[in-house]
Amino acid sequence: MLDKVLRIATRQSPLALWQAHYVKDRLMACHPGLQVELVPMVTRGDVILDTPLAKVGGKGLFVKELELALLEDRADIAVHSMKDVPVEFPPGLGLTTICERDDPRDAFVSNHFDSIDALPAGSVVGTSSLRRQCQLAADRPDLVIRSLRGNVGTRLGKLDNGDYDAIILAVAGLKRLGLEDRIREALSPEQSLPAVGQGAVGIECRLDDPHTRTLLAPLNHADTAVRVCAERAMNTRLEGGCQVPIGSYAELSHGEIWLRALVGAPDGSRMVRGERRGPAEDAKELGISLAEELLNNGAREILAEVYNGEAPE
Ligand SMILES: NCc1[nH]cc(CCC(=O)O)c1CC(=O)O
Repeated sequence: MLDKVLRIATRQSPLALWQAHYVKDRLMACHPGLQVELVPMVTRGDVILDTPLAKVGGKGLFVKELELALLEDRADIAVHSMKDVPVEFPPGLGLTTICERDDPRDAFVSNHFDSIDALPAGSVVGTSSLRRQCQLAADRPDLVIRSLRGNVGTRLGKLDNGDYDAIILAVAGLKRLGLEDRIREALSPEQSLPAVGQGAVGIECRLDDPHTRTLLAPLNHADTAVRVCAERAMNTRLEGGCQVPIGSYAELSHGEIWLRALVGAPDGSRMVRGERRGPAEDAKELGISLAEELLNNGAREILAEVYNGEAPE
């Protein structure tokens, strides 16, 4: 069975390529003799660069082309940042494997200031993530938050040009690209609750491909999978797309999950928070019940405003 080449569909951003190579190296280490090849692709998300993601149809833009390659048997697996994976999969495809999570926190990056607290009033901070924007604006309404898109390198370039006083990125992405020294301050979950799945790499494949699924099995990290399951269940129950600031972050210790979540208005003027603790086996139920609590505590109204009255029940 090892004579068959395993093909990885990947985007071509440096971060996506790092993740694809990471999975390739791990697969080859687990299965000596296995041949693995990268199938680089361009997605619509890579082409539409100037418009905030929330306005052009969201994160799905980055995965559709990869999924088509799987369905048409031009590739066997697709590697994703879990943060960018939509809640639903096309029939026949599924996310079978979640690798061990890296640092899930957001990072404060600046050439002149050591921390958010050190920013003077009126400083310009770049981020296009509504979740980051909402939490930053709630904490520091005196800052000016401006949109910032492009891959990690492009964003750092815009900071270095002087377009911004500081920007917020993910710690994990900077580490993967060898840019950890750009981090001035890693933001605690209290300061900036991470996005669903942030810091974890997931692998999607055809569900009716037992050969590939067997090869992937040793890459699955059970603790990470439980945490991301709770986070995603919360997000799925909210029916929160990427037009709403949503944070969802689970920790796991001695078999017990601690799930925290928030839903906010983009300008930070309102924020609904909640948390749940419970056994790992109940990851999904914890996520769902926390989402319901948030909906009843004001998240329903926030979602309704963003989606013109079509809020979840
Ligand atoms: N939205 C782009 C994206 N998708 C995943 C990461 C970082 C790595 C990760 O969270 O796994 C990033 C960059 C960023 O947010 O700074």
